[in-house]
Amino acid sequence: MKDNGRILEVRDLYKDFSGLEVLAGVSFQVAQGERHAVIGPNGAGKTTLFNVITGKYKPSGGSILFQGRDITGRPPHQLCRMKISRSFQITNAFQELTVFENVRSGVRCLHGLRYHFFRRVDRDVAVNRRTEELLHLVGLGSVADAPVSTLSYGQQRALEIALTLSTDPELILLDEPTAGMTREETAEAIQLIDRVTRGKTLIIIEHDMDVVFSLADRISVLHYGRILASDRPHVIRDDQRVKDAYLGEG
Ligand SMILES: Nc1ncnc2c1ncn2[C@@H]1O[C@H](COP(=O)(O)OP(=O)(O)OP(=O)(O)O)[C@@H](O)[C@H]1O
Repeated sequence: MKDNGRILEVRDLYKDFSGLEVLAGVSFQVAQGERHAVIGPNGAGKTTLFNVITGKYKPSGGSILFQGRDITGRPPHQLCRMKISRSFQITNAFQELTVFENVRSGVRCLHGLRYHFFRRVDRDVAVNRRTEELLHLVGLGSVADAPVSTLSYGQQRALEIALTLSTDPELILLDEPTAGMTREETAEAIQLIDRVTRGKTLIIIEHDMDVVFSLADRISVLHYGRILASDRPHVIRDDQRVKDAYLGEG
């Protein structure tokens, strides 16, 4: 299944919006089990890249291979079944439902597909057990019965991560998971992401360089819709082109 240890290969990807070329030939690879950060200035095309990889938008050119299979242009629900999952903004969660109910709906979706031959009661037990496991994993066990609307900001972002994990993905894409967090919340989020992505492959878009350099095994720098450099963190840190374009001398 694996293509020389690669789980994802993006080849010469293009995307334009009514003539505005946002991705202009993006190529990079992600190895199985790697934590890969995508960094770059505002408007560089990072979220668009995620949207194309996860099927929200079709690219105008190029291809995407997941575990050696061409997934270019496939819709999100197919990619979800193939074990690719991206973070949802918390606005996608049902605010009046409890934390438990939200995560259970994601888990149920997966179990409905996988355990359709089980008796309903057995399936419900399995779904509830998995939901509890996920809530404990992300540290939300104590607020399982609270409505989402009552959670703190940090807890809402942890719920986002639980929802992303609810489909049991192999490849996890997180878009700025620490945006808007305090220093303490960010430090906790780094530990959480580290813990929950063990044994999986992670691609993360992040502006906070503490998060990037704490988590990433490799970093790709997106600049004007192209990959300026893709390498290990210490190489990226010393790359003069990257310093000029994004990191600065600091
Ligand atoms: N659906 C869309 N329609 C038109 N233009 C879009 C659309 N989505 C993104 N863009 C444009 O594409 C460019 C890149 O946006 P994108 O959100 O991918 O950048 P980014 O690197 O994620 O930026 P940031 O770091 O600020 O989140 C921007 O100029 C944006 O306005």
